[in-house]
Amino acid sequence: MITDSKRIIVALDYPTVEQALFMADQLDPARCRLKVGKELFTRGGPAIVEALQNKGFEIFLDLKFHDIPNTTAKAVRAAGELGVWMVNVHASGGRRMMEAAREELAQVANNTTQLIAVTVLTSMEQSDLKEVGLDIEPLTHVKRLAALTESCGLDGVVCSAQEVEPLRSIISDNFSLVTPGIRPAFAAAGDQRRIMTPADALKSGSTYLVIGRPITQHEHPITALQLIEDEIADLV
Ligand SMILES: O=C(O)c1cc(=O)[nH]c(=O)n1[C@@H]1O[C@H](COP(=O)(O)O)[C@@H](O)[C@H]1O
Repeated sequence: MITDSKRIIVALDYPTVEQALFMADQLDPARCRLKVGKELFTRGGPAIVEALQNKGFEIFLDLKFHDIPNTTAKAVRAAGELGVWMVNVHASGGRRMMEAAREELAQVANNTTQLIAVTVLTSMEQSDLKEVGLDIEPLTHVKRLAALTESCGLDGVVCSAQEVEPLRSIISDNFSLVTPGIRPAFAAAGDQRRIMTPADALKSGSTYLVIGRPITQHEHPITALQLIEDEIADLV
């Protein structure tokens, strides 16, 4: 079982580097990690990752690579060389892609970067899957992709907190279950579909909670973070 007191990963989904750095300056690297995703990385590139690392933060580089094995593996290696704490690919890229990524990351000297795979995006529900040709419940597909990811030797998956309990029975205790789609009672669901509150997610066994807009779009982001920390205080 992974025991880590820093369970919150704040998604710094901002349109400018300045806004992201302003938010980071209000946060404490001892209390949370930061996620740099497609929007911020496309604006700020590796420099924004390094700037946040220089402030003491561990970074989850969420670029959800999904490409042919060689391209994905080389991109994952670049993330490893940036020294990020975690990087992700899409599990639907398949076994050869995930194994190539894991093997390439292992070539990075003194690598500590964790490699995880996205199962089914938390914004998707059964009707969305049906439209893309998967006439099954999200949970069925999440289970299949999580088992595949573990058998490829990766460190964990991204899934909804709703799937954590059923997943734990088929994957090992030290496999990380990273859960976005976290919505405290005070926050709107927005485009997320498979959601859960912070406390329920941790009670279910989520390893890490990825939380963006409930904090970053709140009128008082630090108050929102504090409310979430209070909600999960007895659970970490
Ligand atoms: O890989 C991710 O981080 C991710 C996977 C997923 O299935 N769902 C999901 O929401 N995310 C990311 O998690 C963050 C959630 O943000 P909020 O919905 O604002 O809390 C966003 O940055 C998403 O890109």
